[in-house]
Amino acid sequence: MKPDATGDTTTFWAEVERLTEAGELRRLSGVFARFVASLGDGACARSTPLLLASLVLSELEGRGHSCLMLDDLVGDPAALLGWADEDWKALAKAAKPLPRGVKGWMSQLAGCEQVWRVGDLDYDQPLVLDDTRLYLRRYWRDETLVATCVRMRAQERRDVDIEQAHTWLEALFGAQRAGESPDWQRIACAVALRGAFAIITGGPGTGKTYTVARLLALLFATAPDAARQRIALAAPTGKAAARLKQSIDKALTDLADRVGGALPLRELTARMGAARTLHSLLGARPDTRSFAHHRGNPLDVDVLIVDEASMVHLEMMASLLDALPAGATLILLGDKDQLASVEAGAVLGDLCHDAQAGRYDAETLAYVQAASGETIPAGYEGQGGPLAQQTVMLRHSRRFGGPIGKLALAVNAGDVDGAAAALRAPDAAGVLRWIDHAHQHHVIQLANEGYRPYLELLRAGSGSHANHEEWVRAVLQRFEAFRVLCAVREGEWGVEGLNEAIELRLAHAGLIVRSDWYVGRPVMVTRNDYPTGTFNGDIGLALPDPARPGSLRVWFLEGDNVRSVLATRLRHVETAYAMTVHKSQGSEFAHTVLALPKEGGAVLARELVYTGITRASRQFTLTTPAPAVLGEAILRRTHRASGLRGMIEQ
Ligand SMILES: Nc1ncnc2c1ncn2[C@@H]1O[C@H](COP(=O)(O)OP(=O)(O)OP(=O)(O)O)[C@@H](O)[C@H]1O
Repeated sequence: MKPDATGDTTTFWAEVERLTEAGELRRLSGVFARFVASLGDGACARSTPLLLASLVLSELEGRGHSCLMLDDLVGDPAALLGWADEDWKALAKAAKPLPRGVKGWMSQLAGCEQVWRVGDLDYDQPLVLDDTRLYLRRYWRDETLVATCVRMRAQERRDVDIEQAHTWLEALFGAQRAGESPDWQRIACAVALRGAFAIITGGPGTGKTYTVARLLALLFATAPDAARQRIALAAPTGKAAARLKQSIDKALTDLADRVGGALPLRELTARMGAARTLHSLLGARPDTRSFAHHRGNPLDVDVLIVDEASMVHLEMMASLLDALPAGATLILLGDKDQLASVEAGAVLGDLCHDAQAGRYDAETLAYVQAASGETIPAGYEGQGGPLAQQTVMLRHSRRFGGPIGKLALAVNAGDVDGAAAALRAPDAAGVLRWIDHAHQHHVIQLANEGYRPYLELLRAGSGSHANHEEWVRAVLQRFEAFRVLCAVREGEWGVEGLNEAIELRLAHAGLIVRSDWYVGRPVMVTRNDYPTGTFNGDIGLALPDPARPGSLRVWFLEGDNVRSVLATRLRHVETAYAMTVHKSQGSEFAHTVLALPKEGGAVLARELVYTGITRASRQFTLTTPAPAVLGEAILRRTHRASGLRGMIEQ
């Protein structure tokens, strides 16, 4: 069907302008739709269905979706955009005539020269129609690449000497079975051993790092060319990478004591090298989206472990898989229930669709039984695809059994009453606190108490420690013990409002002296900057430069190491007493305060609350302007449209 050539688009653009002014649309979405129109001839340029679909697609991209599902557009478009019904009706009226039903939309869009329908002649159109999903070409390409690589790698099988695997698993985990039955950690190791790809998912403290350290030892013990295996560790942020390396080193050292001389594990630890950010591993090129490593110049690795995989966005996952050499093994670790990446895609969530249910087939059941001695219970049997067979969920938390764990579980299960009861449980006093009718001053007071220890150590000066670096490390560690997390950026409950108010209060208490750069200012890097080696999300403290009295350096804590950059060299930073939950992923604070706003729209969702809670290791405080805010957030799920799962199962 050819687009309607008679359409007058004036009313449509006027309505787009009104919605943009009202804050319902980002300006970029209108600009993008105009750009798409400009690429067509007369009829295609005036096809209001195409304009409307481009507008909505761009808007959704800004909210993390990788495509527009035409079913959603036809079903409940106002809900899709989080708009009032009247706003959608006004826009749809201005865009008339619109096609009816999904089939009508498909044929209308396929008739536009700006759209490539998969299977038709491809001449690099900017939009792609794949079945009932409309994509920006870049996202379609990334999703296709991720789906193809994951499917292929998940199907690949290595030869496993079952007896040898069984013996080593007993040696690494101990003949005694822990309380958990079955032992999903052993199962994860067995499953990863037989393939080129595996996902180990689980909540905080379920032993993902503990397990992967044993997996590395198992690979080391069973690979014929173990001494030549190149192992790389990576994570989306510098901090998460340092934490991964630290935990794996510790686990391997403990393990070395257990297995004694049977395996040269210290040699393995020494050979692994530092964990790196994904950007640095792939060889990011400043000011471009491309990397030094890609299929033409693959990474030099045999085994790659990527932690905090929930933070990896679609484009990064595509780049990573593209750069992975054939024959290498990729292990993804992460918590599937955490917030998805800031950028488009919810890759780990999509890949872990079957993790909870298992859906292991007969071949997997038999293999796991033989290699690990573990029997997968009947409830986890099924006919899952290749990816389900290579995915294992760890279900027993060793660190989060107490009140924080109970609260996280209730939130994750969507149990509003359970979450409220957990927060108010008498035995949770001192660990959990809920200020349910909070005002901003409550959060400011908590920050004043929470940040005081590091500011006091700062005031005591470096003379209180053996040397300047020791002191810097101690100050950073105290700063890392407390954090205020927000759901939104703007307003009194947002990062901006709270940072300003906390800074004022600390200055008033005489703990800091405010200026552009001041001693003790916590900052977050907001853009990757290669010359200084600082990455989006890195958090540091401005402290005196021992070599240059009067000047400040920003110090970053990475594991037990500290590194610093001259403060004036950091151009893209913001104050970080309060930060978004998104940016807090991969970090843990002894006391975490989660400040929820009255109205946060779609952002205020279950995944956000769960991620905020699980950042707390010892104490968690929730503040809500009204009690109902918590329940509303727990009941709202984050949904990101993507075709990844469908493509993998094809
Ligand atoms: N099978 C086990 N036996 C004994 N201790 C264990 C076992 N599994 C995990 N642990 C311990 O539980 C703690 C949490 O494990 P680990 O750090 O591996 O969890 P994680 O899932 O990686 O956590 P996070 O998501 O916070 O990174 C560690 O102290 C670890 O040594």
